[in-house]
Amino acid sequence: MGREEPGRKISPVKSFVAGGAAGACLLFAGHPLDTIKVRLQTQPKASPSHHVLYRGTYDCFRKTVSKEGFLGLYKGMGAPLAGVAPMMAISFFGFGLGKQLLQSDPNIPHTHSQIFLSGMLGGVFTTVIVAPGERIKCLLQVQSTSGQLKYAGPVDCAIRLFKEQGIRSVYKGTIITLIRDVPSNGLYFMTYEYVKCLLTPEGESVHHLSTPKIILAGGTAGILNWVIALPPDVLKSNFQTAPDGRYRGLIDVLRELLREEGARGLYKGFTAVMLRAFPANAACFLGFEMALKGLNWLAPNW
Ligand SMILES: CC(=O)O[C@H](CC(=O)[O-])C[N+](C)(C)C
Repeated sequence: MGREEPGRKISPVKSFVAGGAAGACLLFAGHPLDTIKVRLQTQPKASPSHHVLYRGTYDCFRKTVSKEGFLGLYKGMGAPLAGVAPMMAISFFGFGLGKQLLQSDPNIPHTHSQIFLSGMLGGVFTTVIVAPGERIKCLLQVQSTSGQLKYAGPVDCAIRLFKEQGIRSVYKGTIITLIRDVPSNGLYFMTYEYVKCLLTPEGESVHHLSTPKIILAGGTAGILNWVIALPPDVLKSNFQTAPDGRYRGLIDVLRELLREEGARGLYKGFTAVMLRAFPANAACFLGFEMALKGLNWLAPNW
């Protein structure tokens, strides 16, 4: 791939630490719109007897802030805070590891498919913590919409799920999380590296890219990631927040969604997702590159 510096390797440990910083940046920049997305995706459908609670992204934002204050948008952030930083750390680690495993000669730049496969490996690794993290996050995000405050917080939610139905309940939605995250992770990293190369002038190194160019590459990666991740994400949010026994499986969630809302239902929350995707992922990759610079300065020979 393009202008990768031959022979230059990033240590997986540095990728892991910088990935953690990236995750924290992603979360702070992106959580408010994530709350809106989940509320829009999971609100009860309109029926002849009642209207929908939120008419769209802005309506959901306005109602959430007026009812719960600005902090309402940061609801359910405890679980992702403990989850997103490690998740991104593992994701960047898996990506870095994949790149190392697939490259036999460090002087030959990676191909697009090697970058894509390495990104997918990151997606497989992260599911171990993303699946339960998403289950808890989604349950907490929707509980004030439903009016019942069943869980006091992420730890309480995890304990209750485990006590009531065991580890299977904590990991409910693992398959759909894999379906969402493995291909999208591949596309995510491939887009980031591709746009970075595209923006690197001939004869210069991709590692010395300016901040606006990193922002553009990271934001674009975030948008494309969500274009393919959103349909499985809608299914995941509905499946993970549904009362037990409501669906027989994922096909059942899909069938019901298509019957009630048509194919449009698969892109529910699109505006909130896309509004969040660019800044959150621009912040994520910028956080990664800055942390990596700091680590390289602190430990140049690692
Ligand atoms: C689907 C998802 O969680 O995407 C992550 C970025 C974001 O906007 O939250 C990135 N990743 C592909 C690493 C999971």
